[in-house]
Amino acid sequence: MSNTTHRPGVQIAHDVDLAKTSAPAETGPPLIDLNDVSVFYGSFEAVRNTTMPVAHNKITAMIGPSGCGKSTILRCLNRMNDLVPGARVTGKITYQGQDLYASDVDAIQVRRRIGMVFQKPNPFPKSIFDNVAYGIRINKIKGNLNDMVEQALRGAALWDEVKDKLKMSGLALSGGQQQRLCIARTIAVKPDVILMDEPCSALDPIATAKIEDLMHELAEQYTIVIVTHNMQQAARVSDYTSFFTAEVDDKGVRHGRLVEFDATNTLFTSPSDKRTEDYITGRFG
Ligand SMILES: Nc1ncnc2c1ncn2[C@@H]1O[C@H](COP(=O)(O)OP(=O)(O)OP(=O)(O)O)[C@@H](O)[C@H]1O
Repeated sequence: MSNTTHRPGVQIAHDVDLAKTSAPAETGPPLIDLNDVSVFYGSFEAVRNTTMPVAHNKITAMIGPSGCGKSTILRCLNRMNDLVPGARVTGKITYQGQDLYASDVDAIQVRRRIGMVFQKPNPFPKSIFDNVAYGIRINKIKGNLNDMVEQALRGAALWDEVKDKLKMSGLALSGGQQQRLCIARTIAVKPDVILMDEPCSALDPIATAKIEDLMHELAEQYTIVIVTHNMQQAARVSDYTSFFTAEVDDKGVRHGRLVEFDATNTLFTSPSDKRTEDYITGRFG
C-alpha cells in the first residue's frame, strides 16, 4: 500500500508501514491523530493520505500554497466538512484515542470540544455580552453567566477594552477586537482544541501581533491548530508545522498532499524535503 508518514523528523515517504511510526516521545500520545486521511468533494480527491499528529497543548501550524487542502484538513478535525454536501473523509482521525467519525459520535458535541475561529471575524449581530454568552446558553452550561462571560473575555485579552460597553453591538468593534470577541465566544464553552483558519488574514499588523500573543497564552490551556498563509507567523507562533503542497496527477488533476511535518524550528531551518525548502525560501508558492 502506498502511504505517507509525517511524524516529526520524518519527511514524506511512500510505501512506508504506518504501524512502524510513533508519536514524538516528548509530547506523549497526540490529542488528535490523523492516519492516512483523504478528503473528497464528490468524486474530487482534494487532499490525499494525510498522516500527522496534533500534540496536546501545543500549536500546530499548517502552511502551503493556495488550494493544497489546509482548510479542508482543518475542517475535518471538528467535522465541519459534514456540513458540506458531497464531502467525504476516508482514513482515520482519532481524538483522545477515539474515532472522531464513529457512527455513535455526535458531531455537535465534537464541535463543542473542538471549536473554530474563521478567517473573517464573524460576530453575531448581538451585544458583546450576548455574543460570548451565546454558546454558554445554548449548551446550558451551569454557573454564573456574568462570571463566565468575563472569564472568556479576559481569556481572549479583550475584557479591559470592552468591560464598560458589554451591551454595545459586537459589530461595532474594530476588526482585531471582533476576532478576539470570536475567540472569546469560542473559549466560553471551554473547548479542548481551537482550530484557527487564517485568523489574522483580515487584520492589520498590530491586531495580528495581539492575536499572536494571545495564541501563546491560550496554548497554556488549549491545543491550537492554525492554518496560515504567513510563514513568518507559523515560525513565530507554532511548535509544529506541516507543509502541504498540491501535486498534479497524470490526468492533470491537482490533489493536496502533506509533504513534511516536523517541529517548527526544524522544518524552517533544516527541512528534509526539497519542496519544503523551495517553499520556505520563496522559490515557489
Ligand atoms: N466545498 C467545496 N466543494 C468543492 N471543492 C472544494 C470545496 N472546498 C474546497 N474545495 C477544493 O478543495 C481543494 C482544497 O481547498 P482548500 O480550501 O482546503 O485549500 P487551502 O489550502 O486551504 O487553500 P487556501 O490557502 O487558498 O485557503 C481546492 O481544490 C478547492 O477548490
